[in-house]
Amino acid sequence: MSVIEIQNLTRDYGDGRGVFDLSFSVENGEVFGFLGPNGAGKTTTIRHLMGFLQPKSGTCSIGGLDCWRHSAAIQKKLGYIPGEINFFDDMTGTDFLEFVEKYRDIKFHNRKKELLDRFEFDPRGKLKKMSKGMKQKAGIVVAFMHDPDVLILDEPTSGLDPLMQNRFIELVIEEKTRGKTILMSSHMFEEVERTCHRVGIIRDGKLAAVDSVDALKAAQVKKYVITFENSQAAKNFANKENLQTEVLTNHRVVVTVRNNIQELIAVMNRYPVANLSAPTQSLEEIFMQYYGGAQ
Ligand SMILES: Nc1ncnc2c1ncn2[C@@H]1O[C@H](COP(=O)(O)OP(=O)(O)OP(=O)(O)O)[C@@H](O)[C@H]1O
Repeated sequence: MSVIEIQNLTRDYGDGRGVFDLSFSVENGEVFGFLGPNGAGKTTTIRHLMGFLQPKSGTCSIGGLDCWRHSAAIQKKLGYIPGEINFFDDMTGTDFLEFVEKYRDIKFHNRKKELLDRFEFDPRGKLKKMSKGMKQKAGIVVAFMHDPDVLILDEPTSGLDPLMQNRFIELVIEEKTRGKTILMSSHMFEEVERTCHRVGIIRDGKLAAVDSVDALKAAQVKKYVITFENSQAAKNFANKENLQTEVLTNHRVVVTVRNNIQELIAVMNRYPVANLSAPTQSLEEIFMQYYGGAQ
């Protein structure tokens, strides 16, 4: 059963910007990654789901309720992390959390405490004095503290350090196990790979693909940087072996691997290798490979 439904959503800002005839759905208990480069239309889509924008054409619904007509009811129940967090800056974090608790009619505070501990967030300072990362933590606590069944998260880890990013991923995995329905926009492939069942890729406001994470991973091309002990070895490796290579410096070669990792290991065994690294590919690089040329 679909919980989040977007059908033929269009909002044209001119010059090819906006979202165009977008349709996809997120099933009950599904974690759905919403990916795309800057300006692709992720936030615009999410703002329609939150009922902040009225569709020019098409419809959005959550739990069977139209997102525009029933925005107040939806916003009260849902967990939401906005892409850009702008709080009432004069409040302290503590005041703000209490304000939201009243709005949501939250009677028990265990979950809030657990989230504050988990993210090592001390809410006592003024929001306006908080760093981007701290505001992000406040946003996470607000989104999860009423234990919502549906969560919409717009780049939820932006501004968090790697330790906290990891804690966030663990939280999403727990919520996934508990059957929550989550739509999460992201630039981070690792975050999506570890948490999502399916992924929708948006490009220029249009849905380029919807696929399972496994299918996306299978199509991923990996690049390794090999540092050799001497330049002659690097040269021989790059010129003589039947692998897709590119020389970076005298000693370093990049090799592109599809399904032939065993072959690479066997070849490397014959060379004096000083170091091997696998630079993380940006999500954009991965889907440029995945959808190469298919504009
Ligand atoms: N109110 C607006 N008026 C005009 N253009 C807009 C408006 N809001 C967004 N846009 C444009 O629509 C496009 C999609 O923007 P959107 O914020 O949805 O992208 P995004 O995928 O969330 O990007 P990012 O990852 O950078 O947050 C961009 O080109 C943006 O400049």
